[in-house]
Amino acid sequence: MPYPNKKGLNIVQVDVKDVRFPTSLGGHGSDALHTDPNYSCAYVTTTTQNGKQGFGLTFTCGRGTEIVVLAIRSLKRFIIGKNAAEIFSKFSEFWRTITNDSQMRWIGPEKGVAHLAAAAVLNSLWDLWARIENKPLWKLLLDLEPEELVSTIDFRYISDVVTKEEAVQMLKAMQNGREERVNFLETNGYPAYTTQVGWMGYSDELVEELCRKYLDLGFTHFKVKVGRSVEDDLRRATVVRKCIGDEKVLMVDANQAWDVEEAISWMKKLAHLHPLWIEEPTSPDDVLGHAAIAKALKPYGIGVATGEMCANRVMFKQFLQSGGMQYCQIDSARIGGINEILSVYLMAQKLNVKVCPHAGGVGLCEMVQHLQFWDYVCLSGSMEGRLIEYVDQQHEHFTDPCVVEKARYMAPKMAGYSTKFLPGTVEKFAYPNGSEWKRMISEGVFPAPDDAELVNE
Ligand SMILES: C[C@H](O)[C@@H](O)[C@@H](O)[C@H](O)C(=O)O
Ligand SMILES: [Mg+2]
Repeated sequence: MPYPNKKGLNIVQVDVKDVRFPTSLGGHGSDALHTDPNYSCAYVTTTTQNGKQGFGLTFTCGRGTEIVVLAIRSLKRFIIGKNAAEIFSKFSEFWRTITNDSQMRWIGPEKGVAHLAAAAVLNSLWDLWARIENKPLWKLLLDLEPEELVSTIDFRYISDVVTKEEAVQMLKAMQNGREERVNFLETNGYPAYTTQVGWMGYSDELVEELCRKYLDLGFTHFKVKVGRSVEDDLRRATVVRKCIGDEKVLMVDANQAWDVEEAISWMKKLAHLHPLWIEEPTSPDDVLGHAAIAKALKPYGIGVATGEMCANRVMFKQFLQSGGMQYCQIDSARIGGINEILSVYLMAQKLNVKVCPHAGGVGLCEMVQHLQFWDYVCLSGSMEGRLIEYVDQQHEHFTDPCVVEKARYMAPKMAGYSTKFLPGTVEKFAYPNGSEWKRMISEGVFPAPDDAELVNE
């Protein structure tokens, strides 16, 4: 596929907004450590000379979004004045300029706020590319030749596991049967699981009610938050198991609550409920700790899932190599955009680990569906044991919300990466000056922001 014509594609503006939703009011999204998340994002709009726009975001939990917004502003210098078509044709080079600037890399490198900012910017550029091509993002990925797709990836630090040449071979090897897989996706979609039933802040009654609702909607896999107290977890997980029955699948998520030994002994107490996986049992940086937990829980049939806070491809590499991750939960907004996520998919495929993307946060379901669709058509060729997380929150704010029917993600059809907000959303939920925030602050529902939070222009 040829790259777009350069004409008119000089980038003239990069705008960023701090957008927050008051989800903490209902305990939506709450877990053992994030007890009051306000689902939020730093929302980037990239505009070219001829008026083409790309929309991208990174997910956050409320406070701190203002810091990500400032980090994104610091990246503007590397983008404004560049030609978008040139960026796409030398994407890995551009990726390195924004993730490894000689002065800025000190505040990363390739991790934390710096990388969240890079993710938002890169997501907006991929969205822009797909919009220029007038294709949904997953179709853009499908239409890139293996060499072109691989040319977007920076292989530094991972070539001991997968090289550029191997990556091209892996993609070429999957070219047979592509059309059938595309047809299958367009007709049947891709399996989803729900996390909506078991947020930590929900009462047992609500958990039960939601289990029934999601059973009726056709869901077969249910994830529940754990890690507060063993008694609570046992009670809540039992409510879910009873409601969904023995045939359906239960997963549990501790969001980093435990020490390594604590995770093992705690999970042994939940083992009779047969969870498929324990997600983020301990620090997201503790590769060997995860491997030890996985080893200890294997006899119980419990795997370890992690990735939503995995800092970059190097950390993913070690998790995948060490047996610390049986389910690889790539996140579309934490590591450096599609460029870096593709490298994680390639390593996971090579090391035989299934990718089950993390989603649920603002715009994450919208994005990861494209990536998993690409994986199915072009890389793994399989849906077996793979699921995309689904949470029913904030979809109503997007122009192209994900569509989940009978517990399956249906193929996005509109151009782009599905990350454009509806016109009214930013006006209402920009923090702190959007109309909804002004109202909630004046009514005393939330305290007034402090100086540091006043970043929306
Ligand atoms: C704070 C967030 O809602 C997390 O609890 C959420 O991302 C969660 O870990 C998940 O797996 O969906
Ligand atoms: Mg999780």
